[in-house]
Amino acid sequence: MKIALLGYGKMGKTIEKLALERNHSICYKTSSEIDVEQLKQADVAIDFSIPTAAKENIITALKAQIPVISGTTGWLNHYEEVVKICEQENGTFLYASNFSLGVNLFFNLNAHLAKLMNGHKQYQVGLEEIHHTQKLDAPSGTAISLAKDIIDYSSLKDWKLVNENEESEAESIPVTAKRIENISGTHSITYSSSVDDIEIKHTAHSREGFALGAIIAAEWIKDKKGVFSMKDVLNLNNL
Ligand SMILES: NC(=O)c1ccc[n+]([C@@H]2O[C@H](COP(=O)([O-])OP(=O)(O)OC[C@H]3O[C@@H](n4cnc5c(N)ncnc54)[C@H](O)[C@@H]3O)[C@@H](O)[C@H]2O)c1
Ligand SMILES: O=C(O)C1=N[C@H](C(=O)O)CCC1
Repeated sequence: MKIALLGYGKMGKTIEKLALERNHSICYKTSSEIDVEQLKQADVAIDFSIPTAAKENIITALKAQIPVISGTTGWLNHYEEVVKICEQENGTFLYASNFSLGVNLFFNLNAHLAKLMNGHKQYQVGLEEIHHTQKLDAPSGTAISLAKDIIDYSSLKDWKLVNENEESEAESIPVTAKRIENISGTHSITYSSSVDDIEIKHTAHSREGFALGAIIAAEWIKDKKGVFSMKDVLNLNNL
């Protein structure tokens, strides 16, 4: 498979390394404006760029009729617009806030736990994410996905980014974001009562899990049409 990398930073480079090991080739890579003629050589484009560039990169790939995967976070207020363009172009698009298998299993665990805890009002839920200091967005895309799943399975109405130990509003999930050197990505959800805590946690040890998931998604999506998620790729829809 010929892959175009839209964004050649930490993730682009990790994807390149693993893609070559899986006998794919990188036919184009850019960290700025896309050369459409070069992009058109690809079987699939993988966007890991920056929040302000992702939307345009994805739309450019869709208009060039190249299936596109995006892992960039912090641009999701434009998600519906991109879905519409994908449909108009009869294109192929997949977004995931987190491509790792472990986090996608963790998403299911989080949803099951939220369902279980619904109605046990003595427990206060809280979400914490920790990432490296170069991260541009907060909270992480993964934390937002986790919070949305809790909202779907509980009576809570929204989430709010708060400082550690800050009082949270009723009906809102407090989300704390910490930035520490060299942390690839840690997410934990805690339900606290006056007598105990229940906590689930995912810790990424490197970027390789994200990169491998993105390549598996690219292999899966290459000849499909439509808008997909990692639940489709990993067959996790009916769990
Ligand atoms: N979904 C996931 O599993 C997952 C995993 C890791 C990171 N991420 C997200 O992916 C994104 C990239 O992460 P990273 O760690 O590689 O960041 P990074 O800063 O190392 O790399 C981003 C690269 O994009 C380049 N860039 C700037 N403007 C661009 C443009 N117009 N087109 C293409 N590239 C452009 C930058 O120069 C940089 O090289 C972030 O939003 C991050 O949150 C998602
Ligand atoms: O390193 C990052 O940046 C990461 N971003 C994603 C997010 O925002 O959830 C996934 C984890 C790593």
